[in-house]
Amino acid sequence: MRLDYLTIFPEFFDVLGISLLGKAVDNGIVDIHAHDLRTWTHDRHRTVDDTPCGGGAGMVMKPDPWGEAFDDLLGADPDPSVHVVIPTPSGTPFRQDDAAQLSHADRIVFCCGRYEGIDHRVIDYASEHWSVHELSLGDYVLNGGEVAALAMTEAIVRLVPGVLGNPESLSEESYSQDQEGLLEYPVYTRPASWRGWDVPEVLMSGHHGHIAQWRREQSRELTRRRRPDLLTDE
Ligand SMILES: CC(C)N1CCN(Cc2ccc(Cn3ccc4ccc(-c5n[nH]c(N)c5C#N)cc43)cc2)CC1
Repeated sequence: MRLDYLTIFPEFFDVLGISLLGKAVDNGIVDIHAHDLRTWTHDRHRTVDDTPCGGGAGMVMKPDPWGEAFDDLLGADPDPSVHVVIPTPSGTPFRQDDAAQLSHADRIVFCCGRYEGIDHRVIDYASEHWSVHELSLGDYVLNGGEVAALAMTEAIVRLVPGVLGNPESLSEESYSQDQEGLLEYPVYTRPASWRGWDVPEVLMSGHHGHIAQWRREQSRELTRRRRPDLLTDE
């Protein structure tokens, strides 16, 4: 899987060389390239923004640098197997299903906007050539697309075979199909008693059936309290 990031802050993506994703890069499972969008500017000030047509606050990102970056990175031939992800506050909510779908992609290009956003013709042009996904990380306002691209990257890449040391842990996570879409149960480790708090006895019983039942009950109760929207049978 090749991941490209178009951004005016490429240093945001230096962190991808750390931890799990770093190992995935070292193992050749993932190939990461961050690009400074100003590479594709030609004026003395390396300008990437301009005033919004129709007036309004703030600045809008000019289309030209994006178009020239697309030309260099992807060429002009349409290829629906290339996925262009555009983080945006107006995007479809990014969910685990999106991460699962994108984890099968061979190529993903993240377009990280700033200011008030990217000239919409960039999205129109990209949509004619590649598979475009306008996605929002959540219902809150960020200053740009980089943080969202990082979060989406981690959610996607951790699902790629060979990236996680223990793929079984994927099945017991919140939002995974195996967990019936419930929130995951509370977890504990040693010591059995810590500052007056004890590990639930059932987890020390060694009775796998009772432990599984307790975990199912904990997941349902937690989901009922925090995310009733995830419960389908109530
Ligand atoms: C009336 C007029 C003055 N309003 C001006 C603010 N507009 C909304 C607005 C707000 C902030 C930004 C900053 N920004 C630039 C690129 C960019 C990409 C992603 C995100 C982003 N924010 N939150 C998420 N979940 C995101 C994701 N994914 C934010 C981005 C861009 C746009 C709404 C209109």
